[in-house]
Amino acid sequence: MGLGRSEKRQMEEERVNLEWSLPVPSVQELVRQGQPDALPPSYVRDDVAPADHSPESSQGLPCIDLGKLMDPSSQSTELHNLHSACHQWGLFLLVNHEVSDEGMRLMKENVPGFFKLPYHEKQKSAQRPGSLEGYGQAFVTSHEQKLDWNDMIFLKCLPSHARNLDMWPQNPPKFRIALDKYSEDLRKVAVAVVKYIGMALGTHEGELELLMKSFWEGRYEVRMNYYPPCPEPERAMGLSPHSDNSGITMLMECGNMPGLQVLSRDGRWVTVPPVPGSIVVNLGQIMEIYSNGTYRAPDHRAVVNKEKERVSIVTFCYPSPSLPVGPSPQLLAATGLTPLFQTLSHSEYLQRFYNRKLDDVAPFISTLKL
Ligand SMILES: O=C(O)CCC(=O)C(=O)O
Ligand SMILES: [Fe+2]
Repeated sequence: MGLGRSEKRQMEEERVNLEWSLPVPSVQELVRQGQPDALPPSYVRDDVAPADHSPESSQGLPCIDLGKLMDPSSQSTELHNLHSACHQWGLFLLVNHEVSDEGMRLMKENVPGFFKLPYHEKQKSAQRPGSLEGYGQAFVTSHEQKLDWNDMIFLKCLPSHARNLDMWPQNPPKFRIALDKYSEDLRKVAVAVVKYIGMALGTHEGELELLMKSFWEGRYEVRMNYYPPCPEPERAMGLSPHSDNSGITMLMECGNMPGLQVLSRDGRWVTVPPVPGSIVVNLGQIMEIYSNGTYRAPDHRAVVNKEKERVSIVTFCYPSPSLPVGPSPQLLAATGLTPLFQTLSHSEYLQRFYNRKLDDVAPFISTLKL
């Protein structure tokens, strides 16, 4: 016997922790079963400002060269650029980043390859009740909720003992090898990026080493997004506006279809263009807090288009759970600034994030302000 509407609602309200998601139809399947001419009502986003498909030019978006940060002769200039990128945008294109060509190539073949498989094959990795890991959707907590034009598979990659290999696809046959190699590569680059972000902020010696060590020992979780072509892209949203709860996030595009947009300080949505070989880095809330608000965890979103699917590979990089989430003690001591945010244990920070109210108008990070 099915549940009545009010019972369902009550059940949904009782399940406050957001580390789970209601199953929703695969958007890719909706499209495959016959491209609808109009958007199904649950995807019509009159709840958010319409997607602007002629957004501001991406001219001002910063590009950071990891090679220049590593080279003593160019380091101080590039650190200055990094500081202003993190302050102004909280997002930059990273070039010369040393994620191996092999790791990137394997992912660019195998992730789109996974989404091309028949639905029943992908369902072998379907999310299970009570978990966000696997093939499905995140943050759907009500049957009345508006939906994103997106399918995804989300997998924990590092530390390797955190992997739930039964959720890792065995098809395409090299999918697992690709994800293993890519996540190991990405961790090295993430630690380097975090080191230079720390230096740009003025962190040094013991604290800088602690920061690097905690990102080396931290969690790496990969969300692979598939955005099918959409019949009415200007009325839909690929991924609703949000900021990430990570330390930093690193995004790789699998093709040349733009979709990612970032909110500028003066409130404009700016398209982040796919640049072959580059990785998009955005700061997450842990780094905004660490920088005591000097750097931003920017709001961003994904828009969709009518012509072609888009695949993005997004790695959320978290410091070790042993590092408290709070403003940098060295930064506060050096600047004499008062802390803007509480310092919480990593587990309390996550608990508060997953128990936040999705319809709260205040951004989550503002609830951590002192
Ligand atoms: O696919 C994109 O461009 C955005 C993805 C993203 O922001 C996320 O997965 O958190
Ligand atoms: Fe994101």
